[in-house]
Amino acid sequence: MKISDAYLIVSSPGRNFVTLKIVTESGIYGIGDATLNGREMAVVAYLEEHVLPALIGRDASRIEDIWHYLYRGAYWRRGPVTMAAISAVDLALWDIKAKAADMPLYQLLGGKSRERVMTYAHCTGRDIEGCLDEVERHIALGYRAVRVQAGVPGIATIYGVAKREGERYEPADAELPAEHVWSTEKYLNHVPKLFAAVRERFGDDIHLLHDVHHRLTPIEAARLGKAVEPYHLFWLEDCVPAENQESFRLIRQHTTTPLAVGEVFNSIHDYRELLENQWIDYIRTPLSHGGGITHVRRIADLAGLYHVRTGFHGPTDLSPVCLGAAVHFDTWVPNFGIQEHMPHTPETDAVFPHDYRFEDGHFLVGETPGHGVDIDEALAKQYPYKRASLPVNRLEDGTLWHW
Ligand SMILES: O=C(O)[C@H](O)[C@@H](O)[C@H](O)[C@H](O)CO
Ligand SMILES: [Mg+2]
Repeated sequence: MKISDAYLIVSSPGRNFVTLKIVTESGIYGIGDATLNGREMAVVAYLEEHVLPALIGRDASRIEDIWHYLYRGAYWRRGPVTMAAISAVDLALWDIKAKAADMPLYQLLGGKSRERVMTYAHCTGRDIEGCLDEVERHIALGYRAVRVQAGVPGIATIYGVAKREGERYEPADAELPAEHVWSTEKYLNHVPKLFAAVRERFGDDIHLLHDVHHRLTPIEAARLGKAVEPYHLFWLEDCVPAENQESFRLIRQHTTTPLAVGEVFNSIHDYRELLENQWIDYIRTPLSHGGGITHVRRIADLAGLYHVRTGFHGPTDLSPVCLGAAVHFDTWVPNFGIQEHMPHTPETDAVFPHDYRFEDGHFLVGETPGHGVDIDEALAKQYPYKRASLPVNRLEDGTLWHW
């Protein structure tokens, strides 16, 4: 099964996506997601200049060998751009292998470990009341788990909260980075009130999640984890920047609130101390950033040794290709926890026909051979790329802070 062609489709049906198509001499093709939000064209250059020409003529069935060729062979290992490029190739090759075997991808991975995949939705409000309304709406849609984020009095724009009620939240919202202002003190005083209100109105059964988006120091994260313990969160996500894995030792000493980390990680090495010391509870790296199925399943296996489960990143800036492959992975992986779900726009869904289904708060995997997601190339061409950037964040005195 020699690779005869490999090319990218860059399209912006509401937001930018980079999609890789690998075609084999047999006519079977595979699709991979190469989207790195706000840095899309860096991955395009990496793939077009350094990867795609080297794929032509290779045997598409040698997924493992091609992975190491791209990882070890580059000499410059790891990093989000390199790993997003490798991920796209890997996802496309697994798609090809499953199509050639005439099997849905989850079968090739080892078959079903569960019937359906629990998801969590984003509930955001300008204030606590607005957020509670969103929780009510999502419970009515069938969700068993919701991530709650609300505006904080005294902070004008806050991460994860849509600019206007009822609108979608979009991180890459300007051509050049917008500037936000952040106050840790105001935030820390407010968040426990939000969770108290949610539990009081909706009771104990709904799973509650929260994303701190890397904004605290370890001791502040420890304080927040303790403060929300009475509301028994499913997880507290990215409570500190995680380059220094050792930070989690301190947080863990102080709180039983479960911790999720890793949407910006791209390698098993980013996790090693966190897992071996049992400092975290959920891994977040998506298939399209963590080296594809070949590498992320190694991370999931290592995590499993320490009772750590998966909770893959699933915002709208990962394409339906990544989400579709994730639904197969989630259906198979023994230590599954939850899958993030931010619904794509109808324009995006039309560009990427797919067979995964959402029902009653869960994803159901499809039976189409491969990962079950395709791209309508003619339609994709109607949505040209537009530069879009994630914001930056400053403290009230102007210091550039973590976003
Ligand atoms: O947990 C999440 O879903 C994330 O934090 C996203 O909202 C990211 O900010 C976004 O994917 C950046 O591109
Ligand atoms: Mg996050």
